[in-house]
Amino acid sequence: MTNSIETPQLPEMLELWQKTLNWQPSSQELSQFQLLYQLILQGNRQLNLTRITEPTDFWEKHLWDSLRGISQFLGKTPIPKFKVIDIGTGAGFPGIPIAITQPYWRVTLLDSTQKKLTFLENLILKMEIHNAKTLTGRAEELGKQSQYREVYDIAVIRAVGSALVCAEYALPFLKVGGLAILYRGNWTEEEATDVRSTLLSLGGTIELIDPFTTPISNSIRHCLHLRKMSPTPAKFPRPTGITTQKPL
Ligand SMILES: C[S@@+](CC[C@H](N)C(=O)[O-])C[C@H]1O[C@@H](n2cnc3c(N)ncnc32)[C@H](O)[C@@H]1O
Repeated sequence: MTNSIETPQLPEMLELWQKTLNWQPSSQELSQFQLLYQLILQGNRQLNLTRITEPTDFWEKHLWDSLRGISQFLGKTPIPKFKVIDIGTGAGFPGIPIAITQPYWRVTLLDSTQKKLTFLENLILKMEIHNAKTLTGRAEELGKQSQYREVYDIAVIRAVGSALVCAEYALPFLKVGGLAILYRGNWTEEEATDVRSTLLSLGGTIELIDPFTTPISNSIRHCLHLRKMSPTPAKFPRPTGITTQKPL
């Protein structure tokens, strides 16, 4: 296995970014992506961080997918200075690619597993990423604490649970007017109906269901944009375990 992420070849890769996201990373961002890849491979030798390690897979399923979720903000001016939380960040996705490409955003990487966050703390130091920090704990508990509740502009959440569970985790962290971006795979109108009716009780609404396929393996994806319209009632998120065992 090569340790270079430069597959597809660099010019092709730049063309793919341009064609699919109407954006291209700078040479500095490309070097950061390369370093991120190497550090994840190294980390994977000790920790079970990710199964996605082949260069093309890494590019598509970690880098491209992470950034596809926030593509509306890539390269845009004026640059908003958002406070962002990545809930259940794992090995840092989508939060780390977001922090690299949005240096004016302040990104909090939340996970309940300390060893993953210790890895990410070292990675942030080695990569000199100054706009990201870690937060250890469960979303159900931290989302109730006043220093984290209703303070974020954007919450991103990928591969953490069902859409309803993700909504219950994400909405309490957001300011009124904030945006939750749920990274999903397949998506059906039945799920949308369930989420729509339940979201009202969390103070949110579905603003956009954004379907797309990934550019290399043509996998089906959906990003759900939930807008927070009113404060989330204090009883949410419900205690650890209840959220997943009894989805709203
Ligand atoms: C399957 S991994 C996904 C990691 C990353 N978001 C990605 O897409 O590659 C799920 C992560 O969410 C974390 N997690 C699950 N439930 C959580 C909760 N209630 N609060 C905080 N972290 C949670 C797990 O520790 C794990 O690292």
